[in-house]
Amino acid sequence: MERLWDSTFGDELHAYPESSSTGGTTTNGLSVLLAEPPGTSSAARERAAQIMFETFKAPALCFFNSAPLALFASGRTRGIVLECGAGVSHAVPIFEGFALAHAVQRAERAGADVTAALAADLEERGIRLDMRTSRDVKERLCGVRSLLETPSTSETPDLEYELPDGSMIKIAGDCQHDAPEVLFAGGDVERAPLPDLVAQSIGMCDRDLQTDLRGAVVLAGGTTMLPGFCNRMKEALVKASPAETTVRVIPNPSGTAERGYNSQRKHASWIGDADAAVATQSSLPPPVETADRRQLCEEMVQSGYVQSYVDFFYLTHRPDPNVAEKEIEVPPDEMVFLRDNLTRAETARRKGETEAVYESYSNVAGYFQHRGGDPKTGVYFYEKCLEIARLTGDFRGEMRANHDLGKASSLAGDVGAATKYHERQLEIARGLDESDETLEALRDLIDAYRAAAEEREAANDSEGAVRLRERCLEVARETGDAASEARAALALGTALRDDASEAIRVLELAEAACRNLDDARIEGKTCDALGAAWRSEGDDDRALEYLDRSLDLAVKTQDLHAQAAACRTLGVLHVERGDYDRGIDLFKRSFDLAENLQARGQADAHNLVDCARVHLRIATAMKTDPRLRTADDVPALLNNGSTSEIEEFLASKDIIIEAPDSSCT
Ligand SMILES: Nc1ncnc2c1ncn2[C@@H]1O[C@H](COP(=O)(O)OP(=O)(O)OP(=O)(O)O)[C@@H](O)[C@H]1O
Repeated sequence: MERLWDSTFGDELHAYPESSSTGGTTTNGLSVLLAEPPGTSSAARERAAQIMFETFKAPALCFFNSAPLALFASGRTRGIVLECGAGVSHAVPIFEGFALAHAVQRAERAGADVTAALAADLEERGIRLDMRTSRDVKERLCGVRSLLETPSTSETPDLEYELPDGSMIKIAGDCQHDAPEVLFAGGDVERAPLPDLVAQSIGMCDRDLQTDLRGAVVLAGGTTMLPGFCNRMKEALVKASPAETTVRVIPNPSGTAERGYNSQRKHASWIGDADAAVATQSSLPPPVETADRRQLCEEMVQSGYVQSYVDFFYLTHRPDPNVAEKEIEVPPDEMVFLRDNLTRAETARRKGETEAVYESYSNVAGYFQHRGGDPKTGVYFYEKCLEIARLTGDFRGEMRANHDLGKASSLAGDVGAATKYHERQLEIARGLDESDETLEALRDLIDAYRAAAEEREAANDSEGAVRLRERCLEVARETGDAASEARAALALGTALRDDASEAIRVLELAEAACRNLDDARIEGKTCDALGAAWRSEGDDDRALEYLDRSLDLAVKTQDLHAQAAACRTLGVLHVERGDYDRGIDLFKRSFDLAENLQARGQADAHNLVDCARVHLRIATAMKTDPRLRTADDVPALLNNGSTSEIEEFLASKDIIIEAPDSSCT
């Protein structure tokens, strides 16, 4: 191969890199675009790259899969290419420029087999030819039978062929058509008949895509130049396809529609290659400060970026989601940003560079998600990334797209969709057996379940919330992270308001997880929740134990809010147990803390102050007025009564008692 390239650069292109005799410097060679057959090994690619860079001093090198290039040459980006050259044949399904690697089929059956079959046939008839001459006979005289013909019905005349020495030989009619049959006859798995190769490959693709693939079966490679080849492929594929499906073979065996391609298919991938190289080299005009929509749209259409133009036009001509009856205003630099990314994605798609397409679309998605304040459009572009990854069987890409879609959906307020995307992300990460990615997916899923549970809680669907909190705990456990587990168990325990014993079981798990942590804040909240749960179970001693611990931990973390809340809960408990002095002390403390928070400008401090004030009043009233101690509604008021309800209650009992601390009046 190196010799061939040497001759190409030196003899044909006269572009051999030259070493200067004086300075030891070398002039650069040409940038190279290499078309490679499907399934080329990375070792072969590395070797080619080494030769190109080291021997031919290529400043840039790009590898292209030859099948998509052949498809481009026929003017399409979606279809299935049957490449049949000298030694091997491939069926390669392609979606929007991407070869669908999982469905590529290969057979060790191609032009050289036809040549060998012809040589053997002629030898049996007493004509012995070398392979080179046999190949020439094949290319000039052979053809493929229609399925409607048989050797006995075909009436092909014998033809004459002039050998290099000038003598003439006669090639019988049946001999001209028998040899190409090796391409269509049954064989083992490695040597499947060519129509079967195409049918199998189509069958391995997504059902939604199969109709499109049958509608564009593009033939490429020298062997497909055999007369009758296209017709036979079409007949065999129609036979193998479900009834009523349209099969279109390109070039069209009977029509004139694909005439340009018909004469080019021997060099189809070279032609596609040349188109792609020109597209890659031609760049759009540089960004313009004063770019306007119309100018950018025109430039895109003129440069052949039709899909980019369609997307760009939509994105820059939409109604503003925030202002009624007004079109969205996109600043010039952002229009240039959109144009650049859309056109880059389109170029990369033509070249089959999944990563680059993904990157450009996710740039656009990220722009809408974060800067544009329009996460729904972000979701639209991430979905494009997901589609590409799925169709190319790129699991890593699919995992990343699900991650991005989960984040964008949650920003767009669709927590249900976010949960589904992150669940799929986790499924793929597990399938790939990637520990870092699995951990990331687990964490994403924890966030998603938490957000979904909060949404359910806001809608008063406590059962739904509990189910989501349970899943959150399961996933948190899998992370092996004690903090995540403690937080998830705490949230579930708190959500299990209607089932105190189950809440205690779960909260004790949180407590156990807290022991491995040095996080007094979570531990304090867990103790607070356990105190409340034990109270519901009627075990006030244990409740007191946990609530005291919760207050100590709130003091330790200097969390004034938590201290005020703990003092109030403890105060209520002590008052209920008849210890009014202790209760009053705790309500006073709660009141002072709330005032302190109010002085610091904390948002809800005003309510805390009011709440502490009425609790203090009712406790003081109960201490001095025995009538209140037996009133049925007092416990409920103490525990859940709003400030105004308690005020109303005190007024109804004609109790106007000054709070012991003047600051509380
Ligand atoms: N007009 C023709 N009619 C029939 N066969 C032809 C014709 N032109 C070329 N071929 C055959 O096509 C084959 C070469 O095709 P092509 O150049 O596409 O293959 P290649 O890329 O060299 O091979 P491979 O893909 O197996 O590496 C040879 O077997 C040749 O005999």
